Amino acid sequence: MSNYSFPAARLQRTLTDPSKTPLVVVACGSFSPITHMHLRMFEMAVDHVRQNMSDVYEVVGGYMSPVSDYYNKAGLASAAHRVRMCELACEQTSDWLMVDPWEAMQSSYQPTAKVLDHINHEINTVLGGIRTSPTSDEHRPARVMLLGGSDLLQTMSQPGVWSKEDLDHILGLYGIFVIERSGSAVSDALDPLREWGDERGRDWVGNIHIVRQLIANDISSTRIRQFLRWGMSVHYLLPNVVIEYLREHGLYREEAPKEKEKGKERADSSSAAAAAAATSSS
Ligand SMILES: Nc1ncnc2c1ncn2[C@@H]1O[C@H](COP(=O)(O)OP(=O)(O)OP(=O)(O)O)[C@@H](O)[C@H]1O
Ligand SMILES: O=C(O)c1ccc[n+]([C@@H]2O[C@H](COP(=O)([O-])O)[C@@H](O)[C@H]2O)c1
Repeated sequence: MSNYSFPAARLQRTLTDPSKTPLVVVACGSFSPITHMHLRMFEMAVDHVRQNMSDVYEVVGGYMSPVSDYYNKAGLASAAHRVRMCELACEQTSDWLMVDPWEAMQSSYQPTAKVLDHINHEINTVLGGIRTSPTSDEHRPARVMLLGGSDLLQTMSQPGVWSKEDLDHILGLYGIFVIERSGSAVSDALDPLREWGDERGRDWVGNIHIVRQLIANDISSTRIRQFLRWGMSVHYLLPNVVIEYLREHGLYREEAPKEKEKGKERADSSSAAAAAAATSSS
């Protein structure tokens, strides 16, 4: 890891309101490829903080952490490509979002709790926290919170996916912003967690902040990969700089072997490909 340095150039190092707790939002995922919705999730979290929690928090940073090549999921581009696409998207479309390549650079899969611990350590121990005002030397620890869709929250109550210890760590210590996503009802995702949280005497649900999608946006990376394989347009679904990168490197043109085996995807692809073929022949 000698070539690693924590990206902090866009981290707001001083609070604008000295009474607030600095807040850093972190999204973990495969980002294969990054879409407009991944970027928009952060804006939605900021709006949620401004509208509901502005008496407590000031958002000072936002990080994406792409998973490494050791994540067992079919059809992903290499971590190097995914990190670079996220970096290009953040550089070209945002003035505050950053990409932390630490997780992607590890030589084994890192659970999300470890990724949050890493970012927490870099900001609050290595950098010493966030300055409370330009005229003071006082520093305050930033609160780190996870950001994800309601499908991610849903996996948290699926047996065998997350360890109870990690859920306790993530939901108890850090907290999560959950962007509602069609197909993953928030109440279905919350109910089992509520039971488990109570069972252990912890208030997990108090640390789960639900963000409603007032304009529904159902972009998914799986769909983008399918469109690319079928030679369909992905314009206006992801930043142009990412589309350019995909073209340059010829990414997602072939179906990954494991993806071929997935029945659901085959069913989806045959109906959508038929629709695409019908459109192009009409
Ligand atoms: N359209 C969306 N609405 C809400 N959350 C989203 C949306 N797209 C992605 N997310 C969230 O962003 C995070 C990272 O996304 P991820 O890389 O898994 O994208 P994805 O589109 O779900 O990917 P894939 O289709 O490959 O599973 C996850 O927590 C996911 O729930
Ligand atoms: O830490 C865990 O136990 C854990 C269990 C399931 C999923 N995650 C993380 O959740 C993210 C899911 O991304 P994706 O693309 O598979 O939807 C990814 O960053 C995983 O590392 C993490």
